[in-house]
Amino acid sequence: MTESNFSKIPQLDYSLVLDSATKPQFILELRHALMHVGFLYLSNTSSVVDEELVESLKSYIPKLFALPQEEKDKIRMANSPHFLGYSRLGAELTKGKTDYREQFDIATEHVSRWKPGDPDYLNVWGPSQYPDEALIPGFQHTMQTYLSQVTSLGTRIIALIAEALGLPPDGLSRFYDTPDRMQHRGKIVQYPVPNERSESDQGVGPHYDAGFLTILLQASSHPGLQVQNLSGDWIDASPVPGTFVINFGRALEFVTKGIARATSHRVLSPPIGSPSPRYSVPLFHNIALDVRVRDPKYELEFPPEILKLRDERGNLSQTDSINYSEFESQPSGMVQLLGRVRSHPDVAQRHYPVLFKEFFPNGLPTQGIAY
Ligand SMILES: O=C(O)CCC(=O)C(=O)O
Ligand SMILES: [Fe+2]
Repeated sequence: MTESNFSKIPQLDYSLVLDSATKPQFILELRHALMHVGFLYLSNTSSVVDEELVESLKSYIPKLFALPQEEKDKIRMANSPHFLGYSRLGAELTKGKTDYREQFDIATEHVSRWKPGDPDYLNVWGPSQYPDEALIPGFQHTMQTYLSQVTSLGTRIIALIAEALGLPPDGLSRFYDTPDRMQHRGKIVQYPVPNERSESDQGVGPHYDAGFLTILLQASSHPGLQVQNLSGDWIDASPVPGTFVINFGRALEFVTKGIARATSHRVLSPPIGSPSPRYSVPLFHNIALDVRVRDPKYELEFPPEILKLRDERGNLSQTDSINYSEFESQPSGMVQLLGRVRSHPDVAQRHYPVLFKEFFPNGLPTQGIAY
């Protein structure tokens, strides 16, 4: 129990996996992070994600948010049945409070394969919207390249997670389609500096991520990201230069029978008086849309020694977050779609009118519910 009550986020050196002599050490550290923390910093990833590309992306972000409001509104999410595009400041709530952030949802390249008659959830994947190239030359290419490299880092991490859980490296591959049929969803987020009149300092409220894996770039030097341990204390996950933050979501926790943990986290706005906003770029590494994690064909068999480690650790008490119980009955795509409908009612009203009515019988609310 004490091991699970972490006071610090572990840092793992990705270059250890490149040498068979040091890889076992990495796998052991990954197992510890999976079972006891749910979060880690990953350093030395330049064999997969180009460092200059990351710096270039970071330098675009302030320019992206500084675009004229009308240019940002031209690519607003309401245009997109795929829930990709721009969301204005304060459009969402978490646990009943406004999340003080502004964001662009941008995903890896994908052509929608939905056609009339198909389930709605196949339509959550499709093309992104980018601002006018002339206003921010090179941004689109940089972002696309970034998303594709980080996705490939994610795919490698999934194989390492399988090994850390005592499975063969392809032990989790049944949750994925071929790469051309997959889409992974990123966001570029700005957390503005509140002023004395702001009602809250909530960047985003406490929540779990839903899927398997999130790979987060903290794109400015602000602290603010915090992770909750079992005592309920919020542990800082401040930016460490040259690293990504990796965390595990509810779907991974579910399919690993609770061996891996999803951990509650939140973001505090920069303190009043900070000279600049906080920026971050999460990438949610998705599983295939039609996976139903309850279906026996997705049941994983873990070696007894891994299950024993889980049992010795004990059950983890619930922390201060909402749950994703829908995973137990719905295909993964539907879980995504329902989450998106709640977060972005204006998009749902326009593109998914039936679901919209079910969720919002009293009409369009002024804000969505992020988590
Ligand atoms: O911005 C961050 O650092 C984390 C954001 C986050 O947790 C999320 O969007 O799920
Ligand atoms: Fe999150």
